[in-house]
Amino acid sequence: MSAHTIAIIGAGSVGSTIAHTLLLRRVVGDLILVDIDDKLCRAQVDDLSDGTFLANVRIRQGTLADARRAEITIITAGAKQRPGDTRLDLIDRNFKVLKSVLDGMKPFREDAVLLLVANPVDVLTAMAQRISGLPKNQVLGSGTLLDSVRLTRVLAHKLKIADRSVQATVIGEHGDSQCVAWSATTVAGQHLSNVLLLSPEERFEIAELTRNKAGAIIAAKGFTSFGVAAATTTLCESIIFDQRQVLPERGSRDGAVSTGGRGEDSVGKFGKKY
Ligand SMILES: NC(=O)C1=CN([C@@H]2O[C@H](COP(=O)(O)OP(=O)(O)OC[C@H]3O[C@@H](n4cnc5c(N)ncnc54)[C@H](O)[C@@H]3O)[C@@H](O)[C@H]2O)C=CC1
Ligand SMILES: CC(=O)C(=O)O
Repeated sequence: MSAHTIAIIGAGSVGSTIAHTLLLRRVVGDLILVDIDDKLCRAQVDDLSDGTFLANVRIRQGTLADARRAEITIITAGAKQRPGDTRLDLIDRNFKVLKSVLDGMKPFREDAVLLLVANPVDVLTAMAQRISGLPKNQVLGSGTLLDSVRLTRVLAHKLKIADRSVQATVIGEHGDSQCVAWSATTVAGQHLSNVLLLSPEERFEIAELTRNKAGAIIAAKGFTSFGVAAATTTLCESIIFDQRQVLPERGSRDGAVSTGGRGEDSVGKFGKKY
């Protein structure tokens, strides 16, 4: 059983799916869920606890003060987009939620890691870095990791190969201004252009599919949760198991983070350590 403690603030669709994914992947031993909706939170804990026999995880409802004890606090609390909304439309509402969550958690443990997921995630990550007073490299956002996964899937599908044989990154905002790093896209070590010739129109179409995937899912089912849960779990695994992966992220100036090497400046100019 993992001895690690993770708190999730916001036990709605995204928070509960992250909890379930963390549980299944055995990343965490002690999981704390916090939500202003007391009844919902209790029900999510009860429902999730029916699955804990798979992984021997302790899961409980907590307060912001309990979350303070966690090594990683994942923040999903806040409004979600309605069909047609952009992520940036959420800024006013979700900034207020973020501020109240961070104020309620203070003082932070010195080595606390905050992992932002609520949207607009990049803006909220930058705000959390300022408001929390924690070192910047301890306040991360899921950034464009999910977009990069979506892009990778589109390319792998076109090439009829496994996702993990494609290395593709979306940079910039987890939002409408995102951008595909075509020049850095490789397939098993080969530059993409050596294995798949794409016209500018085809590139545009792939970038649009990637950019618009969330909106299409939200229009049909009201929210997205599985992809972001997998991305967030990947970040937590990397941090907890010191995997030293370099992943797309938007909390850092460089747009990339190494999730390992705590206490050792091992990352260099492309990432940051914590
Ligand atoms: N970064 C990413 O890739 C993704 C981000 N998101 C974002 O995640 C956020 C959550 O989405 P959902 O879970 O679908 O929404 P949801 O409405 O299902 O859940 C949000 C939860 O936050 C709670 N909450 C609100 N204010 C709170 C506070 N002050 N303290 C504690 N809890 C509070 C609500 O009671 C609710 O249960 C949204 O902003 C959404 O846009 C969603 C998918 C992907
Ligand atoms: C909702 C959202 O941000 C996403 O699925 O990308």
